[in-house]
Parts: sequence; structure tokens; C-alpha cells
Amino acid sequence: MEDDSAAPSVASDLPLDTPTDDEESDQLASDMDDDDYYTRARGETCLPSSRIQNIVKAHGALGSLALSREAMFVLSVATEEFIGRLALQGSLNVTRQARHSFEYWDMATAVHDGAEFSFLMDTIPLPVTAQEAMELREERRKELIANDPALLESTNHLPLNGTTTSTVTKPKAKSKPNGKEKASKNANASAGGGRTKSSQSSSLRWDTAGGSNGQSASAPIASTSVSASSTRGSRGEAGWSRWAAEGTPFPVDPRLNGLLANANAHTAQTLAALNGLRSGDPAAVSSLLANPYQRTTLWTSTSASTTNSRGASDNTTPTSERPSSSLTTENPGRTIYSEPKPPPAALSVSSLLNLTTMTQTSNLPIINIAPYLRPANTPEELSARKAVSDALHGASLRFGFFYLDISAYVDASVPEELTSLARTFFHLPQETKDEISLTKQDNARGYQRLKQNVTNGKADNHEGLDMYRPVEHPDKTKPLWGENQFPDVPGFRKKYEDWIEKMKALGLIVMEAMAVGLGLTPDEWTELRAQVDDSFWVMRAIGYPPLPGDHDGFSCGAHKDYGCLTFLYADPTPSALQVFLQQPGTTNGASESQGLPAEQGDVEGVWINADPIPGCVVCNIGEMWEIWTNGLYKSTLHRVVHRSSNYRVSIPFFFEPNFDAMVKPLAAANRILGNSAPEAKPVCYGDFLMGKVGQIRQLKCRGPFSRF
Ligand SMILES: O=C(O)CCC(=O)C(=O)O
Ligand SMILES: [Fe+2]
Repeated sequence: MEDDSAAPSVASDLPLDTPTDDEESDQLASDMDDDDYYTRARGETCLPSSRIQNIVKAHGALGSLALSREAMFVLSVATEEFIGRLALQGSLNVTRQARHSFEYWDMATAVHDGAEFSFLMDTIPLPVTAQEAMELREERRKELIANDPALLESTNHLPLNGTTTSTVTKPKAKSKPNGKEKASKNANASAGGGRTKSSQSSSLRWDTAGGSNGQSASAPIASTSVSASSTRGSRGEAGWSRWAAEGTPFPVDPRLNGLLANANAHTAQTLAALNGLRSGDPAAVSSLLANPYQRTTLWTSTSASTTNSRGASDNTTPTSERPSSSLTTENPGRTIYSEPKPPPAALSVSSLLNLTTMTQTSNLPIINIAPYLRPANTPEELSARKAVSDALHGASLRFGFFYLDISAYVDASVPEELTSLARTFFHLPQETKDEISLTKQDNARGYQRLKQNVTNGKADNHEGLDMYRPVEHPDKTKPLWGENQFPDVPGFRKKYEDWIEKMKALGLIVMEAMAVGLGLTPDEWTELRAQVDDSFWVMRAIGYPPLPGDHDGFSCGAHKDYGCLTFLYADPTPSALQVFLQQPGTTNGASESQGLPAEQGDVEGVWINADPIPGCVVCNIGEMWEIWTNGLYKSTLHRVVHRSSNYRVSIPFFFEPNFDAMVKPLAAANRILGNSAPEAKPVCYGDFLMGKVGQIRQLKCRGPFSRF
């Protein structure tokens, strides 16, 4: 054993009296069984000083300097902390996939999801599919040959499609800290184009070791290869494309390695199946989809192929690229994926992190807006639209919440990038963020500190950045009438402004689809459209640190959105957003001091999770829809309880009526309700909004839209 087992060491023992490697591993093995958890006692660390010293030396950080005991100790403690956090972040992915083992892929996802780990992007890149790796390698081969035709002879023998295993060298299971130098030579040789057979062999490590299941054995191979070829500090670089360019090994998803392990016989079949899967061939689909791991892997990989330069995670795989047979239609217009539902996240995350969240898994409908994005010239297209509208109507009646599948409308990488930009902003020092504080403008536009927002009288455990529709003659002394403030984060403003345009357009599309669902005539729709065609929208970026156990409140307290439609994109954190479904006779603790607004009374119901679904935004209807429909559609309470260890980011876009819109019950709603329904009071949206601001001022809350 060379480097990764260790016995607890005591600071005062440092640095000379640590046991030898063998003693350490023996001690570790005997001291701790699988069920023992290591708890660090004060003044102790579980990493031996010799290891720390070796690592520090190997990085050349020490030179001739001596490392003090204290420095060594804090390095060790910090390392423990780091391992713990990275593992927790990775475990979110395990939970999300409802799996029981922690794999290479989870680590890669953790690195690509959590900005704090972005420096590891080169070291633990996202896997690509075998097929993609092969295509990339083939491209690289052609390039090399074009540059040096003499290579043709030797490369013809290369197992470029992964079908030959004989030349492959199995890497050592463990590498010395300084083992990377040796590997780098291979990587450099490849990068320089002077590929010898042996360097090419080493580049095929990924598809051979690991036997038929390939999972555990292959992961370290990928990671070993990566660190061998990675360039430290090139964090923004595209993982796999750089690999392709350098001709170095691709980190192929370990589970695919399993498929390829018995390569000669199986690769052709596997590739055919992969191709079949992509093209929706039912036989290929059923053969590969029999194993849920493979299925998840393939989607992930598809995502990687379209969005890898930003390190896309599995949770953002465009749904349009899913195997078509994974879709079934239940009830007209309600498209529900037949893939396993997101895991029972509240429960599993809770047990994982020893938390209690009384929620059940989301069962909200998924509605694909695609038919409204294309012309409706044929009866089929018209009926597809009708189905969407019916589904929207049903979801608005029953839940006030639904998933809107917008994968045909935006590439998943776009909102991912926006959350990442927001994360970058939130990670800036407090004083930098305060430079664009909303107090510097109209108390609404700009940055709002952690706990500044108050809901139901309690501080919310989040920070935020608000942008509003710009106004013609800004005057920051007037509520809401100032100017937007953008962070000094490269690309932030442009990317957000582009997204806002997309969401505004989406707002109108969904409004039209809902109007049809509610039964508006074309003329009535024209009238309604005129109330929302210059939306006084709000774009928010919200940052949620984990909710401390002793916080008197929530990440975001229970509230209804007060406008028209909310399109919420959030990072893949599960078990954060919860929706309150009224169910007389049922409660999972919702009404017992669960922070429901006072006016809600003793209502019975359940909190369900609305975890992110790839390709979708969570959409909910605001209070204006309650007025338009005279109470037929309900704006539903929701809240955020984010207890996982990561920093969660969400970016809701609030599509609101025009500032001067007079919102009143629509005739179409009254046709459904009959004459007996009491008429809801009309409101001018701008006044309503200003009323919210006024309330907040009276209560001296600093948040612009504290919710009551
Ligand atoms: O962050 C979330 O998931 C929800 C935020 C929200 O409900 C709001 O800002 O109105
Ligand atoms: Fe909300």
C-alpha cells in the first residue's frame, strides 16, 4: 500500500513518529470496521503526517522550507474537511439516482455541480460514452495522420474502437504521489503527436481493466489517467474536448467500460445498441435499458456530448435526446417519463444526512410545451396543442404547479451556465456583493444579503439578486423605479439578459396555451394578451447555503407567488423546493408549526418535493391567475428547505402582467364556474405590486418582497 490508507495521528506526534505505511494500513484495518465512523477528536487528525508531507513536497510547495507541526496539522484537518465535502456533494448524485454505490461518476458530477470544486474539473472530468470517446479518438487519429502520413501504418494497428485488448497495459491500482510524472511523459508524448505503441496502449486503459462489471476498477483508471495528463489551473477548459485534442485517454463512464470489457465479441453489438438507442430502435432500447445504470449513463453521456464544455451534469440532459421509448403518454397532454421517478429524495437524503424532512416525492405533472413552439397547420398539430392546453388546465386546477418541459426550447446548458454565474457572484466577498446592494438603488433592484428577506415574519436563509423590467425614466428614489445592477462577473449581464428575453417569450407562449385550456375565445385571448405583452417581469438569482439546524425559519418560508407565472430553474439539489398540496384529512406535519402563513389557518395537506427534472423548469401560477379565474385556479404555497451540504442556486423568472394591467375575472372562468361564484376584486397589477413594497416598508423589512 502506498498512499491512501492511514491511521489516526496526533498533532503532538508530528512529524517523526508516524508508523510505516504497512503498519498504518494494518492499524486502520484492524481499528475500524466498515460500520465505524471516524470522528475527529480535538487536536487529532486521521491523516498521517508523512502522507501530508509527501503531498506537499510532491507539489513543490515546500522547497527547502520546514513544515511546522501546526501547519501540517491544519493541512491535514483541511484535507479531511475537503474529502468530507466532496463526498457529500457526490452523495447527492447517488441519492438522485437512487443507487447504493458511490462511483467515479458521482465524483465527476460533484465537481461539475459545485463551484467550490471547479479546480478539479481537469482531474475528475465528466465521463463520455465509449462511442463518443471513440469518435473523438478517431477524429484525432485522422488529424495526426493528416499531419504525418507516416503514422498511418502504425495507427492502423491501433485498437481505436476499443475492440482490441492485447496491447493494453493495466495500470497499477495505486500510484505514488510522484507517480504522475511518469504518466505525464506518456501524455506529453501523445500530445506532441509522437505516439508510440506504448503510449497508445496506455491511452486505452479505460476500456479494458475492470472485468465484466468494470465499475469499481475502471474509475480509478480514468482518474489516474486524467491526473496524468491534466494541466493544473486550466479550470475553464472543456474536459473531454481537450482530451480529444491531446489524444490522451478519455474518461469513459466506468459502467460503459463494463459493456466493453469483453471487447472483441461485444463491442460491435454494444455500439449497435448504443446507436439503436439513440435512434429509438425498440429492440436496442429494451436490451440496453434493462439495466437502469446503463440507461442513466447514456443520458448523462448525451448531455456531456452537448454541453460538456461547461461540465453538464446528468440532471440537465435534454429530454429531447432521451430514448423516445422512454416516453409514455398518460392522460391526453400529460407527458410523463416512464423512467424511474426521481428517487424518494426527501427520505433518502434525510437518512443519508441524518435529517428529518417530512415530505413525499413529487408527483406533479410534466407538460411538454413543444407543440406550441411549432406551427400548428395540421389537425395532428392542433390536437397536440389542445392536449398541452388541457394538461395545463388540469394542472392549474389541481396543483397550481407543474413541470414545464422546455427542452425543445432551450439548451439545458444555458440555465446551467446561469446558475454557475450566479454561484460565482454569490461566492464573491461580502463587500463586493454589497457594492450592488438593492439599498443603493430603489430597494428592489440589486443584491440582498443572507437573511434580509423575511417571510411570515422569519428571516429566510438565502441571499439574492433581483432584476426587474427596466423603466423609461429611472428614479431610484421611487420604489421599484431604479435601475438594475449587475455583478462584475464576466458574461453575467449578457447571459441573463438573453435568458430574460427567452423567458418573456415563453411567458406569452404558456399564457396562450393556458388561455386555450381555460376556454378563452380568440378575441378574449387578444384581450388577455394585452395585459401581459409588456410584462413587468422579475428575474431572481437565489443562493442558499445549507439551512442551519438552529435557524428559526426556512431557506425560503412558505409563500404564494403573487404574479402570473413563475419559471424556476434550479441546480440539481434534491429535497429543497417543497409544494404544499391541500389534502383534507392528511397531514405530514404541514400545519403544525410548519411555517404556514397565518391566514392559511389549520389547513391539512402534505408537503411534496418538487425536485429538478432534466429539461424542465418548475412552473407555478401566481395570485393574478387566481383573480383571472375567479378562484378556479389556485396559487399554491411553496417553500424551500435546503438542508443538504451544498450551496444551492435557483434562478426563478417571474412572468408578470404589465404594470398597468387591470386584472379581473375572465368571462371564460365564469363560464366554468357558473353565476354563483362571488366575483374576485379586480386589481391594477402595478398598484398591487407597490402595495407589496409598501407593506414591507411599513414593517421595516429590508427585503423588497418579503412574503406574508
Ligand atoms: O428557490 C426556489 O426553489 C424557490 C424560490 C421561490 O419560490 C421564490 O423566489 O418565489
Ligand atoms: Fe416562490
